[in-house]
Amino acid sequence: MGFGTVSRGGSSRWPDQRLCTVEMGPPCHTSCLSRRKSSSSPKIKVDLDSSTGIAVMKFQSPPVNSLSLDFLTEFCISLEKLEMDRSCRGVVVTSALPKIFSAGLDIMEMYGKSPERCGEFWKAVQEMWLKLYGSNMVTIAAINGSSPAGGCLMALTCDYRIMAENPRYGIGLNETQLGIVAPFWFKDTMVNTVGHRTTELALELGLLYSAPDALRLAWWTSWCRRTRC
Ligand SMILES: CCCCCCCCCCCC/C=C/CC(=O)SCCNC(=O)CCNC(=O)[C@H](O)C(C)(C)COP(=O)(O)OP(=O)(O)OC[C@H]1O[C@@H](n2cnc3c(N)ncnc32)[C@H](O)[C@@H]1OP(=O)(O)O
Repeated sequence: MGFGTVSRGGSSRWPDQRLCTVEMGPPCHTSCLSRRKSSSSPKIKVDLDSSTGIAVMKFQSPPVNSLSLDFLTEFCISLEKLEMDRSCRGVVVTSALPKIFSAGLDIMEMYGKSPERCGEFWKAVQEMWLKLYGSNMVTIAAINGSSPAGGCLMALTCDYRIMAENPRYGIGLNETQLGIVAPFWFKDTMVNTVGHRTTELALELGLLYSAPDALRLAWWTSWCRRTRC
């Protein structure tokens, strides 16, 4: 499947290159509650605070938030709903599971499935990328756990990234280590963030980075010391 032109931003909801302050804690006051809209699908929970215009999308698909067809479909529907809500200006994607942001594409979707199912799955992966990359909202990945391969793609597709520091958490396009080649648009998304040379090295070796190493290579907008964002 080819790609059309992707518009990125371009609406008044997009603050050009400004850093975002993201309130990720519980509501500060009970009066805030009335301005919160929540929705939950089996694999993704969304909380939108209309007073700030910030939505938090939490992945809750144990054991590892793998990107299955169901997960990707729910993700696209949730993002579309937020996109249509004019009170929503930004969305934070993060994980409700301990230690894992997302394990990437669901391996079981790529094994022993019919060509039709494979096509549907691959289209959903591309759809996720197109919707996230082309979003008019400010998109932020709060990476509170490991994020290999497709999980890393999702984070790289956001406008900003914040990662929790924990030596056990790694992020990167490590497909080479798995004996597969990262699709060219995975690679391009990484090039956009960290440049050609770093991407070349990272993909050749299938590297997974810790938060401080990734920060050094300009992956991040920010990082935090708390293990849970
Ligand atoms: C064929 C379809 C498409 C056709 C056209 C396209 C053709 C091109 C295809 C090429 C695709 C190229 C792109 C690939 C991008 C990807 O994302 S590939 C997936 C890469 N991800 C991984 O390899 C992650 C592997 N997992 C881990 O490293 C670890 O599990 C973890 C660090 C995420 C977590 O570690 P830990 O906490 O120790 O948990 P585990 O015990 O390892 O795992 C728990 C549980 O989860 C299962 N699991 C892990 N990862 C995945 C996954 N990606 N998909 C599905 N399931 C996963 C793991 O098996 C365990 O299950 P059990 O408890 O044993 O049942």
